[in-house]
Amino acid sequence: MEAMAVSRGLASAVRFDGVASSASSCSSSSSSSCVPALVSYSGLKRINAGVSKVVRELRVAPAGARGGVRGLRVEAAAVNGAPQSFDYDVVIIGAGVGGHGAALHAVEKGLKTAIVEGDVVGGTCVNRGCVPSKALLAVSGRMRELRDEHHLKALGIQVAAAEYDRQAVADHANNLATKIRGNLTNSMKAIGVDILTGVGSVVAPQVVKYGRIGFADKTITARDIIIATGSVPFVPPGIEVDGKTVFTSDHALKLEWIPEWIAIVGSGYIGLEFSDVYTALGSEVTFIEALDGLMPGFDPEIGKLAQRILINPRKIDYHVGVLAKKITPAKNGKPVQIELVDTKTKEVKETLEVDAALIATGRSPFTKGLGLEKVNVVTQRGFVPVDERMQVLDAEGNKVPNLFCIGDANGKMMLAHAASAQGISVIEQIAGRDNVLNHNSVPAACFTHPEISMVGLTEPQARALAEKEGFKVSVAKTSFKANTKALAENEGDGLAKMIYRPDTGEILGVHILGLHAADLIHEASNAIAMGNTIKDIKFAVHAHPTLSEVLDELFKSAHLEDHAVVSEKAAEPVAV
Ligand SMILES: Cc1cc2nc3c(=O)[nH]c(=O)nc-3n(C[C@H](O)[C@H](O)[C@H](O)COP(=O)(O)OP(=O)(O)OC[C@H]3O[C@@H](n4cnc5c(N)ncnc54)[C@H](O)[C@@H]3O)c2cc1C
Ligand SMILES: NC(=O)c1ccc[n+]([C@@H]2O[C@H](COP(=O)([O-])OP(=O)(O)OC[C@H]3O[C@@H](n4cnc5c(N)ncnc54)[C@H](O)[C@@H]3O)[C@@H](O)[C@H]2O)c1
Repeated sequence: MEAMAVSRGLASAVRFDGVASSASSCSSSSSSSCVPALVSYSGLKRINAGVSKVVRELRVAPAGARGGVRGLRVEAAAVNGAPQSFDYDVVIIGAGVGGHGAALHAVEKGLKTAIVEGDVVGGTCVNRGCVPSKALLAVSGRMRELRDEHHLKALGIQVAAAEYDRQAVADHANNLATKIRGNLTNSMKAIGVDILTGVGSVVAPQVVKYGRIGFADKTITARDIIIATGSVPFVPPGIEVDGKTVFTSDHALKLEWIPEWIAIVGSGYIGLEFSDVYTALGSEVTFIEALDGLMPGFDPEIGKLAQRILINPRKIDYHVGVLAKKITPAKNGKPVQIELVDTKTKEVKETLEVDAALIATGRSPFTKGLGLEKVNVVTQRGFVPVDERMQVLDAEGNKVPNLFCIGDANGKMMLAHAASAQGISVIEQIAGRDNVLNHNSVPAACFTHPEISMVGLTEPQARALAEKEGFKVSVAKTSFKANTKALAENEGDGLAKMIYRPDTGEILGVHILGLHAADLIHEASNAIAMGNTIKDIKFAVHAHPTLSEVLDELFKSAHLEDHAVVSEKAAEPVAV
């Protein structure tokens, strides 16, 4: 442990006595399931048993040194004016999903933990992101199905015309956010995380100030500080947001009205998911995309298929290769005006007039006012620079001792579960176990109907890497049309695609478009995370008839060279 402390350049020497035993006492079955990083929305009850056990332990734990709980002793040395003893082992600035995941895991590891939140617990994901958007998408899915006469007829079903109540749909999204926010808050309170209200900033190494903006008057010290302050919508210059007719996802999620015609600027995740919602609720959509094709972030083959399934049959048109240069909200009886310019030449192409415009052009890190200059850290376009262990780097590229940054604020991967996984990885390190998150194994999903999911590299990325490193790349594909369950559901549209190395059997990337793609991707992402090769998993048995057989077929259809390896773990004999 001490070697670890030295190698990380800690200002304090920390000894862990019995932390491992306190962690393993957390739950009878598995310590990781004792306090999950991101409380599953429906599964809070399941973890309560584990949580209350930890609470009991915390209540009887001797206070020990300030900041010490459950066998943790802090022997701090004053270095560079850093405090000699600490109020907390870990202070997290920002109670979004990243901060929440880190806080739960910190307590599981026996660390005295506080989380500072300047707004409401849950951050973007719970209040203005994943959670309310998935509530709207749930309505979108049902409306689509109930209004798809052709589909229902094929199943032998007849229904009267389906209608929706806009306010009730909006309430569903808002109520869900409130419920999940409560769950997250309770899950932290229950295990003894101190939730401190106010805007936090780093005022010196291992010192955080917090309070009302401009009046931050409370100071706390922590052996380790984690910045988890997230992001806000990025609005390009020239676009005037009034929150009524020109708005970002923050406003759109409130569903205050359904425009007849809405322009969606940007065809990334947010643009695509909202196009699914708006077209299901009756709007016509016009995409404006700066790059040469729609959905430029996806594997091109999946993007093409997505265009065939999610764009062309719907009331959606698009302008690609154009920037929304200037957008003026509707006023004085005039509609929203959008000036389009050619992305390359910057020549004005045309002006669109629409009822509303949703700006979905990416997100900016929320890192202003964090006081990072006090520890010699210079942000890059607002993002906090970190190494592969999420340790913050200073202006000279050196690690800043005891300072980490996770989630959207570091810009490595702007996804809720990535933020949470980074938080867990940091806590593992703080608790004395080295840990590097393999971002290539982190899945992503777009919750359209049908869904799109992916993990690892796209085909062009894999081919570029193969050329650089000199290995061969193969591609396997399976169709949902060959899957009994998908056909039974009359949902045969879809494709799964795997990019792999035929010489080693290594999975480089998997992309799925089809029914429940967001759930199906985990077999592939877990295989990558575990370092399993295709040989390890191609004989795994899948229940019939299930959608998971789409991936079963995919793994089986890979053509491997004779010497393709089985990973060491999988080669061990298994007792049956
Ligand atoms: C419309 C939309 C839909 C999305 N859907 C998905 C999805 O389906 N799946 C997915 O994986 N991701 C999704 N995302 C992305 C996801 O929401 C983010 O990646 C995730 O919220 C990042 O978590 P975070 O903890 O880094 O930051 P955030 O969730 O942004 O939380 C940061 C918190 O820090 C607080 N804070 C900031 N500065 C300070 C300060 N100085 N002091 C104290 N507190 C501070 C903020 O108030 C906030 O509560 C979506 C995003 C949007 C906008
Ligand atoms: N299901 C999910 O996991 C989910 C859902 C929503 C959001 N998110 C996260 O939120 C983040 C933000 O999403 P997003 O969709 O806003 O960003 P994005 O980066 O996914 O897409 C932004 C798109 O806007 C285009 N663009 C930028 N400026 C433009 C301009 N002036 N005119 C026209 N087009 C322009 C870009 O070329 C790009 O295609 C993403 O990083 C994503 O990870 C995830």
